[in-house]
Amino acid sequence: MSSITLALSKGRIFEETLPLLAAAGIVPTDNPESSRKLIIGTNRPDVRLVIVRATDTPTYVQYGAADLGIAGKDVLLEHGGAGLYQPLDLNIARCRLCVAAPKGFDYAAATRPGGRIRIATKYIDSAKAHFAGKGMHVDLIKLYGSMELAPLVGLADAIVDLVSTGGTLRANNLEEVEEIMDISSRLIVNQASLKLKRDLIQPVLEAFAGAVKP
Ligand SMILES: Nc1ncnc2c1ncn2[C@@H]1O[C@H](COP(=O)(O)OP(=O)(O)OP(=O)(O)O)[C@@H](O)[C@H]1O
Ligand SMILES: O=P(O)(O)OC[C@H]1O[C@H](OP(=O)(O)OP(=O)(O)O)[C@H](O)[C@@H]1O
Repeated sequence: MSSITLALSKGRIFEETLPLLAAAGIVPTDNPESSRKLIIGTNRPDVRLVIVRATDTPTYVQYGAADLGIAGKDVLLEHGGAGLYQPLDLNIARCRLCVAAPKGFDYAAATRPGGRIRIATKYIDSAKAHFAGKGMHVDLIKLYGSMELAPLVGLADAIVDLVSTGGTLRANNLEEVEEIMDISSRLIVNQASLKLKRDLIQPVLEAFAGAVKP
């Protein structure tokens, strides 16, 4: 019997994915938040879930280790999207990619032609593209989390990071100085799987599409 594997990350994406899965008649048999299992069955014998790091989701789907996955646009931009079909914006895990700096930092002066700015971020490619679009060269420092700390301890002048409520920026005396783009999570599908397992994948696509909230 043919089957499909769906790659999901814990946390925000998993929570917001449960109603979409339910719409496709898929109910996980374990909760990844409380279980240490990385392969989780569902009520359907032909559907299983694999629990991966958010940044690894496109890689599992690209190589066909998972047929489908759900990944943030932020993660997809850094991955590049090779081998992935991206049929649907699921409109979940919504936030925005921004430049943020300590309150009072003169961002306009730092980003004038000839200016120089040091940016800490997990999103090197997106940050590079953003500043290149403004005709600027910036010094980029790669971090893997807690970007907000970098300007507070002199590692960088500013950060490029995700902002949702703005609570993390406020708690650290930072402010948004420029929005780069809106972010939400997308359904991603392995291109070969879509051809070979269309009978199983197409109904999931349609159910997700019908359950997306505007
Ligand atoms: N504050 C936020 N509000 C809404 N969505 C967010 C927020 N932060 C991140 N996201 C979205 O949720 C996705 C997963 O975020 P999550 O915090 O679960 O993983 P992560 O810890 O950033 O990733 P990793 O574990 O791979 O480093 C991100 O790729 C992004 O698209
Ligand atoms: O505007 P807010 O609602 O405060 O959300 C923004 C925070 O959420 C994300 O971090 P996450 O919680 O994923 O932790 P991380 O720094 O480990 O990625 C992001 O990197 C910000 O730090």
